[in-house]
Amino acid sequence: MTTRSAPEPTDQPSPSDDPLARERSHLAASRAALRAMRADAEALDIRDVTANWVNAEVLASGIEARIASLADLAHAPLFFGRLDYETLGDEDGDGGKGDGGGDGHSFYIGRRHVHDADGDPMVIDWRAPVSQPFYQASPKDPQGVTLRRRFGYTGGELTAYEDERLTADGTDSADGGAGAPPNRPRTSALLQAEIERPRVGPMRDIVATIQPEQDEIVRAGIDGTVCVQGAPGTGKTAVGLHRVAYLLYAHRERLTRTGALVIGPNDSFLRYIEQVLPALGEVAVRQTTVEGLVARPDVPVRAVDAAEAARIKGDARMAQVLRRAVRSGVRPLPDEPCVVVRGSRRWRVPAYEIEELVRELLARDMRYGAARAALPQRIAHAVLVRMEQAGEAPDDRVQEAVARSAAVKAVVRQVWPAVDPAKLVLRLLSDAEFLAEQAEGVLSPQEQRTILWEKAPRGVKSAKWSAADAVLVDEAADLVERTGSLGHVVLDEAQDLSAMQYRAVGRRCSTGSATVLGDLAQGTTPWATESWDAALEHLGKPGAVVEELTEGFRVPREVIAYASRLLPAIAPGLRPATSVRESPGDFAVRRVPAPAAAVSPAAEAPGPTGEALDRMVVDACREALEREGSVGLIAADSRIGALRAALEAAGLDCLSPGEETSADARLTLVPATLAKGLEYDHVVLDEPAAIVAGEPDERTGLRRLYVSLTRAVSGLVVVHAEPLPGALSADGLTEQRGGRCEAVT
Ligand SMILES: Nc1ncnc2c1ncn2[C@@H]1O[C@H](COP(=O)(O)OP(=O)(O)OP(=O)(O)O)[C@@H](O)[C@H]1O
Repeated sequence: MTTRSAPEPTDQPSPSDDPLARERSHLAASRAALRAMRADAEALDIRDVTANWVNAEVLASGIEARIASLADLAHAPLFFGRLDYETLGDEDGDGGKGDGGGDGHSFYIGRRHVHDADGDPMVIDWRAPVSQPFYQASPKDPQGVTLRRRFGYTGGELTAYEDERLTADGTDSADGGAGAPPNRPRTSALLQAEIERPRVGPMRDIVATIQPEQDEIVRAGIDGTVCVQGAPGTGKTAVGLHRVAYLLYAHRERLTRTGALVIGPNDSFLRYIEQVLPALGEVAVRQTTVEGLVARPDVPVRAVDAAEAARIKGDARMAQVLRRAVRSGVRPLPDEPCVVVRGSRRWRVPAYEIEELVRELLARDMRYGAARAALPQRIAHAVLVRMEQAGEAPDDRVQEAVARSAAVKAVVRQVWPAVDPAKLVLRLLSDAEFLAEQAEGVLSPQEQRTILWEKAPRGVKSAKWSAADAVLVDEAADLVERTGSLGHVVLDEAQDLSAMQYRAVGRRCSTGSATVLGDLAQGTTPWATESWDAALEHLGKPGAVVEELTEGFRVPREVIAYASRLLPAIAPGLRPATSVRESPGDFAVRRVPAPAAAVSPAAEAPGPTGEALDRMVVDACREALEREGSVGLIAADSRIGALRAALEAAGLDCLSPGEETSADARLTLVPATLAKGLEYDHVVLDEPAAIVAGEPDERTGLRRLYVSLTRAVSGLVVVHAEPLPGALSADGLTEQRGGRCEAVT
């Protein structure tokens, strides 16, 4: 591996033989070509080609999107890599006149395709098949590539490149270093610099440094479900987002029609990831939470269930109860026969025959609403048979008219009443007798009592719906009318979903095209997923392949080792993640000096120990702010008020999770319940015991702590007054009261 850097970037590329100057010259030419492509798009005149104003609107918005996608973004270099092939295809088709390419061809790999005036490629989209060897080729399997070049940029200027020769002599090839997987060019300084780079602002794309095992998931076929189990920081979210971008490229037409969706755990997380897809040129992907997915105007969520009620409402058995409840209003045998009057004649379908039709529909695997819509046609058909038997020759229009007649409608209303999903769930949760009927043999009487509302609301609008109730309404709505399926769904932090939530997501990807990402050790809901097999079953995708990512890109070695002490208690079957970061990271555990009585974890830290704890936490934040990068102060939700006041008193401004960090505002105060999926360069972790105590049971508490401990990119300082949870204070950690007490491993 060889790395070359420029002495000083210049605006004007030198025409010399210097390889870096040639690369800069190709960059300048590519940027000019991109400008020309944009100018062409802007100059398009659609007046003569559009038949009407609707076509014109559609075309104009397509062109606008294309113009936007052709912007030359200062912070996103046009290309980040180059592949030189031995020999390939036509002699004119190359994108560069590479010095490393010998007689062969070079391709520049970037975020988007750029071509010159003749239509020849200057930069190839990273998602194109020809780009794949950039991520996958290795000395063992060069895939025809002789040389892989990575480019380094400083402030938008191309300032360095690094070569990796993949062919036989191997003199320059990266061997992956000791202990590295065979495919991993671990000695790439540019790759390592990207991984180690301090974080500020929202999540960024990793398009230049996707690793082979990640690339395989990103480019997996669109049909079918991929499930990824991965320890914290192994790139699950990044992989999921790049996969969407890849699928949109490879199946643009299909997904434009059917849509792609990303589901994340909360709004702060969505704000954190929202810029990744636009940076990859994809602006039309909806990103939402499960709550957002099932939201309906008639079911405003404004209540929180007790844990046990939420657990039962999220249990898959509720689907059975709802199925029964939806059909409970069907009364196959009508009171009267159906009598249809046509002109001077009356046609009579006896009640027992209607009963047969209804029972036949009930036995079919049809949505309630579809069966209800089919019933008038069945009754009309029975009338038409009678008409034919009487010598008439009715056509389709007669059948339609009979089906829409008042007599048929009245029978349908009686035997197969319309169901309003929200009203149905409201009745189920407020009418003990109705619930008992529908839950008989499915939920115990105790479970039924637990989910019943204490006071029956007056109506749907005034009911205090919870998030779990909204999922029940969503299930009921799907029993009535099939929910539309999207083209592809990426479900992140899946481990926290209840069975009923999995079902809600599953019906939005009923075609089976889904990416499920999660970590069983980070499950912090009372119903957290215990096994991916069970989750996939609820999702309606049993037997999907479960991949595992174990290489951590976020958390430094010492920190992940410390957090992994919790694994035996929280997810005994899982392997700890490794860290690919070279810097071991800063790590310290500091204890508030004795004496003083211990602070109550739930209290807002009054008393001398509480004040001392706050002071030490503030000091740790101040120290962290002296360094480069973002700072996250993570604490039990109950401690947030006290810590905000302490920071304010110390003159330190802080942001809330999801608010964008910047060079001027780098400190975020993060309630532990919102930390999932986020990351900060330096993390100060306040009072682990309080984080554990904030959850209903110890295992969930330790999992919440595991999530909080694994948010750090460069350094972690744990500050505590209470004893550390037993699972953490394992052997190998020495503590000194009051001092800077370092972890010893
Ligand atoms: N191949 C890569 N090159 C550079 N950075 C990477 C790579 N893969 C992941 N990262 C970075 O590592 C960090 C963690 O990634 P990500 O948030 O996707 O992990 P995760 O597995 O979803 O973590 P968690 O389980 O904590 O939510 C991010 O900053 C991401 O950009």
